[in-house]
Amino acid sequence: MAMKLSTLFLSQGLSGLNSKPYNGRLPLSSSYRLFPASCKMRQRNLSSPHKRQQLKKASHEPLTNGDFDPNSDSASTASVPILNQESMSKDEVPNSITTEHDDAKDLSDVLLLNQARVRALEDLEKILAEKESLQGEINTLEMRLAETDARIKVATQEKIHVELLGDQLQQLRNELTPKDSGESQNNRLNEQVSLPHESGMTNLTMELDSLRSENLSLKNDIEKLKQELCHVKRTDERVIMLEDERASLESALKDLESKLSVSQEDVSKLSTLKVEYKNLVEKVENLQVLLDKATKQADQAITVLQQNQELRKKVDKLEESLEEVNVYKLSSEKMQQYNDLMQQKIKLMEDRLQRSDEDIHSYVQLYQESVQEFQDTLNSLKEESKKRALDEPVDDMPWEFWSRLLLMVDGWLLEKKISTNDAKLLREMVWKRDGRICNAYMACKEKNEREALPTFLRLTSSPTSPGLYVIHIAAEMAPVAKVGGLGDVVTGLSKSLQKRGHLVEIVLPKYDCMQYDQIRDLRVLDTVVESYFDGRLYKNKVWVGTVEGLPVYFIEPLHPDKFFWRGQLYGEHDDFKRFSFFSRAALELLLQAGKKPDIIHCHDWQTAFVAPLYWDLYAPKGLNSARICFTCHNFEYQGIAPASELASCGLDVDQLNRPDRMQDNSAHDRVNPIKGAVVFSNIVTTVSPTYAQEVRTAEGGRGLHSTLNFHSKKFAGILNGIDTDAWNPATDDFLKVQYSANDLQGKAENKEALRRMLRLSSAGVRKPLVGSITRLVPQKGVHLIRHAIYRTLELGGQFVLLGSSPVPHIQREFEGIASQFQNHDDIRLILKYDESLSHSIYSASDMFIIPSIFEPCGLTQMIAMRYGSIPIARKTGGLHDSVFDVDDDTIPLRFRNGFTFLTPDEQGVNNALERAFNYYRNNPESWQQLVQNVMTLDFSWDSSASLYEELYSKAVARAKAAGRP
Ligand SMILES: Nc1ncnc2c1ncn2[C@@H]1O[C@H](COP(=O)(O)OP(=O)(O)O)[C@@H](O)[C@H]1O
Repeated sequence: MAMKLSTLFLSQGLSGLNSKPYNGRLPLSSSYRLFPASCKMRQRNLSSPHKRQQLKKASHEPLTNGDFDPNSDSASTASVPILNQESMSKDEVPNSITTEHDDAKDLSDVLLLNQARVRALEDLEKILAEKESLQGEINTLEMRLAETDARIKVATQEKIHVELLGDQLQQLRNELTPKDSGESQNNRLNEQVSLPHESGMTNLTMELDSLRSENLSLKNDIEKLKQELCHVKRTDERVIMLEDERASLESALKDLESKLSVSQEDVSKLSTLKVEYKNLVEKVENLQVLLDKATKQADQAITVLQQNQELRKKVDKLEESLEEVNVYKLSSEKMQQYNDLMQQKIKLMEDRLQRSDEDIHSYVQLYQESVQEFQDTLNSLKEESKKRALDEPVDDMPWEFWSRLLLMVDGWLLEKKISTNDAKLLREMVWKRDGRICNAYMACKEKNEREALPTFLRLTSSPTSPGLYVIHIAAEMAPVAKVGGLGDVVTGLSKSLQKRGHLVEIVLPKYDCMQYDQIRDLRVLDTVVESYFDGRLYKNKVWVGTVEGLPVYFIEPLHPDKFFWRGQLYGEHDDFKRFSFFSRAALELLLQAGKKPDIIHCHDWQTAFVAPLYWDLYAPKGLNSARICFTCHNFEYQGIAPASELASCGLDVDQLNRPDRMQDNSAHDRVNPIKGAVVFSNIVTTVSPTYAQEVRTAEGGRGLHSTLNFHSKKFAGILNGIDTDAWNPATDDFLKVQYSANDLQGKAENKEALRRMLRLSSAGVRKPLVGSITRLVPQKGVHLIRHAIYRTLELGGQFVLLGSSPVPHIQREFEGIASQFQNHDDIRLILKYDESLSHSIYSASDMFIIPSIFEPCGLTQMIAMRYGSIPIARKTGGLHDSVFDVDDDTIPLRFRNGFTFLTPDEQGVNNALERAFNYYRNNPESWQQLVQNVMTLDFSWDSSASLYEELYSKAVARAKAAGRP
């Protein structure tokens, strides 16, 4: 019976489980801990393995529909690629191009969702297991209850039986009671009958009691079971809740999927935009080709023009001879014939001249038309893109970017670095996602806060003050007319000032030996400027063109001495005459063009005449809006000449050859153009702070220290920058392979390419290559350069020198060394000026040596660093301000960038060179880190240009305050 009941209960328990079959839907929940970990039923095991398998199978089913597998460890990761492909939806910005940031957000949403699903599935499994074991326990208890019931029934029947026996006994007693005499017998009989009956009763009562107590405990158990059943009920309710949650998560997933499809549409829109952009680029390229063609035609026109001129000369000569012929004409019949012949020839020539004139005209017209066409299209493209950039908010930056910007602006306001008004304007720009503030941020990304602030503040400055009008008058400008650093500075500083919103123009001599292919739209103006020299007026042709995006005026003097028709920039016997002429002609041009610059900036002794000429002659004539800034790039070259020579350009010798004006400090009959510029300029600068200190000492000042000390208030040293657009290994077209700090493989390839090109040995990739690019003049420490060549060889490195010397004996000496190493595996000397090769050497070399005796600024160390070549430099002037020794503990680690030495002798060179070689060989990883560091240092013109800007603005403000024009 008991067995049957237990079987019955067991089957009921299982069918109870079966009555709620698992339907294959996976409940999801965000609350993962539905059951306490201490749930006691977990220990008991009455679950059916078969059922569990069924459950598992059911829970796997959705996987086959491409859903998520909670049992797989790799489930979450396995789903990632699928999500990556599809998770481009963007729920925040409908109808706009999805950003990577949104993609990442969606991706993380879906991942979270999936993780929640996995956890919910795990919980569900646990719940089901708990439910099963609970069910099992109920079954056991029900079985026990049934057994107890059966036993109670038996006991009850036995009790009834005993009671019956009791009644019969009582009856027997009653029958025996009437006979008193027989009482004792009765009692004995009673004792005999009741003894077995009494003991049976006691047993029964005890059994009954035990059954009662068992019954009670069973009741308690039943009570407990009821409570647990309640638990199960609640669990079921939770399961239902989980299912609901799962349904809602599924609908969220669907939502995300629909958003994903929207974003995919956006992506397709983006690719259409890209195609449009490509088309535009192609158009611009076509226009470029058109322009190149037109330029070629113009070149042809110029050639024809030159031929024309030659023809004209021939015609002139013929005319001269015709005149001569005319003298003899009357006396000779033959002569008459000859004359006729000549006339015919002249006619012929004139016809040809006429034709070529027409040709030129049509070429020029064609050229001008195509230039115009190009300009128009370019302008409209620029306008269009400008409009787009300014009007439309920048959509392709993540919100995080704008928020960061906003916080940055707020930070500046709170730290009192900007005014409330500026902060308000900047905040508004961020709010509108204005392209200008985005550009400003991009431009300042790698700058520190002090450098970045002026860029942002310029955005808020009033549009009524667009900037300063600066005109440079100089003898050099890179890359068209460059001998050394001066050319780089004029271009680099001008470009940077232009970028900062100033109007910058440059006036240069029109040398015959310029890099004409670097000038765009060169044309001669249909006018001449007459300027005074040596007691009369000379005509000057004025050419205009753009160089590196800067407007440049080229002055071509029509002087019989052909001042700039010499095949070189400097080094002529009449340099004083040439450049004093040019200085005056340049000011004449500004005057006649009615220009009103704020600043006229002249450079070095060649254009130092501008300062006294301006104040003595041109300000009185009306060219009086400007302050004069003079920069001396090297005090070694002062252009000293006999005082009388000053008169040629119209300056008053008596007035100027005085100790407080232009008179040279060591020769009273000579004038010093540099001294004149120091005296007559409003601002005087040189090219590094250390050099500015050095030239104020007797050893460094080259005779001008007293003048500089006297004018120290207007004298400052500003470290030059480099043109980081022109000197950029990531975009440099001269390089075989472009590269950057993050990808140095290209640098290694350039090294290999240079070795091949110069026929150097390629054995040993880790053989250090030392470079040197320099004018070979005593200032540069030529004897130390020579020593470094031999020492490098001894140390097992390679050495490449690119340089030339204006000093004949130095040039000869180096030619000797060059031929000594002509076919050497590790040494090569190239004794010429070669811009393209210089780029290759900067990129290929591991180290770069600059052992200067003095160095006003020096650009090569900065260029070398930009190309990942570690400088080995003597601590002097600008080198002292830009190269900091790797082993110098007084310098913060992040600023250390090279190897330096103080004493300009062989020992100094040896020490620095050996330390560099050891570092390179023994710490390749640190070396690579050093290379990457120096490549990211900021040597751009930005900070230096802002210092110039400051000096300019102060000078202009002072003039305004003093009521000057
Ligand atoms: N032989 C050469 N070929 C090409 N570029 C050269 C040569 N010599 C010097 N340069 C370039 O001239 C500039 C030198 O500037 P800098 O270091 O200031 O010296 P400096 O102005 O005294 O000559 C650098 O741009 C350097 O690359």
